[in-house]
Amino acid sequence: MFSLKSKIMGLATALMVFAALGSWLGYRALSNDIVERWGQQVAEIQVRYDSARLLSSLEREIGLAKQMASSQAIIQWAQNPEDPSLQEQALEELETYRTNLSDHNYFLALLENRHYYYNNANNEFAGNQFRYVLDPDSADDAWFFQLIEEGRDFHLNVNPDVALGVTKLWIDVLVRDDQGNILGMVGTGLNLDAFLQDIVDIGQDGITTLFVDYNGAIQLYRDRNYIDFASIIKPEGQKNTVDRLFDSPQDKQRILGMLEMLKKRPDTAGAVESGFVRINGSEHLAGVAFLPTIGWFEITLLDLNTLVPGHYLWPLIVVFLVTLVVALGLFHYVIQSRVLRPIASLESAVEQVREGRFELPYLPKPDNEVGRLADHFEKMTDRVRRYTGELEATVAQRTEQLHRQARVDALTGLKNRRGLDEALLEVISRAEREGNRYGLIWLDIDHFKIINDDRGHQLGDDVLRRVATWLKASVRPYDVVGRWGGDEFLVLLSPCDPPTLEELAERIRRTTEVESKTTGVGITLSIGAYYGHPSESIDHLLKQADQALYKAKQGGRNRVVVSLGGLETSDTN
Ligand SMILES: Nc1nc2c(ncn2[C@@H]2O[C@H](COP(=O)(O)OP(=O)(O)OP(=O)(O)O)[C@@H](O)[C@H]2O)c(=O)[nH]1
Repeated sequence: MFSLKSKIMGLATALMVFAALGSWLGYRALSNDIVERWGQQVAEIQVRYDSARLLSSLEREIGLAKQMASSQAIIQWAQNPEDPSLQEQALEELETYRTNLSDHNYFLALLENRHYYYNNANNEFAGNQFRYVLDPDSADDAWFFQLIEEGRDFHLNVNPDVALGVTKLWIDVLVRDDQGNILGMVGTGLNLDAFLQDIVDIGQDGITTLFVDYNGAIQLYRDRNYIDFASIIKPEGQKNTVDRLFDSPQDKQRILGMLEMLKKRPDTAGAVESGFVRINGSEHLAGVAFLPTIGWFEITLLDLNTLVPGHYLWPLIVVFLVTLVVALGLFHYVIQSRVLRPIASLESAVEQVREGRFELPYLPKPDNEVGRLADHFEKMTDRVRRYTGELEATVAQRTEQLHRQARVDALTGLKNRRGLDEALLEVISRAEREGNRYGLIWLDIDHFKIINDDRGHQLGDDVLRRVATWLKASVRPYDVVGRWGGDEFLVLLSPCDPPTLEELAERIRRTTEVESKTTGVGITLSIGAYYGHPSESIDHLLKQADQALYKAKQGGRNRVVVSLGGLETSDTN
């Protein structure tokens, strides 16, 4: 069984943990909401920022590439590739562009003879810009034929140039004549490493930027292994699409869904979609924007574990634990001092009262139900203690009364027969102890029956009461006087000697005779007295006195017969 204290503390802890759990869940829901709103805004800002950076880097290059494509010198040469003067003019113009392009390189591919021209920042191929002939059967050259086939006027392509030994972000622009017929392709390549460093390796912890093409194939990403090089020539399904980054199929679907949605929306320029995704087990917020100028998507991934690390919660947890401990401590203190300790004191007080000990120890009385209960109990105990005391006193009084009544003759107030028996035992044992002798006087009213019969029972009672009074008056204070029954009385004299015994018996007889005459009812007494030995039994003693009385009656009444144990004296009136 658990104590009240452990139950209360257990319940309090459970309630606090329950409340804390509720608060925690509420906090989590709220903080997730805040993080989501905040993250969406950050993602949108980041997407716009990154897009702007990319576009600002590219726009000038794209503009120059488009100018090259519309250059009359180049168009004319593309129409007549074999014309050396047109070639000279065109290459001259291309060289002018090379100095203006940021990576100082260009390429020109002519459709008619599939000749590919190139010069780089080092002017390595000056006078020797013709590099090779594009081969429709070569995988390395497939990009050219694919773009021509698709007729896409502008295209960005991340592609290694095996022949030149470089990997670049290529800006490809179709060269067309006035009728729109495709004549070739011109463009420039940007150093991918420098570009990646500038745009996607921004070194912001927890923020990853990547660019994917119209089909979701990764084009710019800090991890080169994910970049879908030469994406243009790969069939669908073999491309390194962005969904490869995400853990769950749902996230993959969602991101691809976002791309589709942004493509369809008429206001896609500047629109941003965002949502939570998991990458390598950690939660990210992804923001996606479409860049119509280049036909790519920009995706920003915010790593929430890095941006909002778990240890941010530690102070909160510490505050919670400290609050919990302090709250439990306070609760324990209050419950202990205001409920449990008073109850424990009350319990031991109740136990004490149950055992009949009414003197209560100090009972703490807090200002609450327990305090009032202790107060009531204290008052109740006090009342019970008083009542019990009064009851005990009454019982003792009554017992004493009964005790006395059992030994006192109701009519005369003298000892009755039981009282006389006790007195006899006491006298005998004292005599034995002290070696004293004692005397026993047995007396009987002469012809008492006649008084009763002639003058009434009431008067008989009066006579009995008067005899009692005279007897008391005749003996010493320490002598015992009792009514044996009817009209017979006993007097015990201890210590005693024969002359005293005789003298007292005679005094009794005479007093009664003389005094009774003054009452109008004269009476006489017959008295037998016996001088007892310490070793004699009560029966023997009474028998001896009775015999002496009998002799006094026989002797004519109104006389005293004293037996000294063998010797006998008689006294007449
Ligand atoms: N009024 C009254 N009478 C009592 C009481 N107790 C006994 N008696 C009467 O006392 C009388 C005692 O008579 P006995 O002792 O037998 O004879 P007696 O008349 O005294 O004659 P002797 O003893 O032979 O002198 C009886 O009539 C009893 O009824 C009592 O308490 N009150």
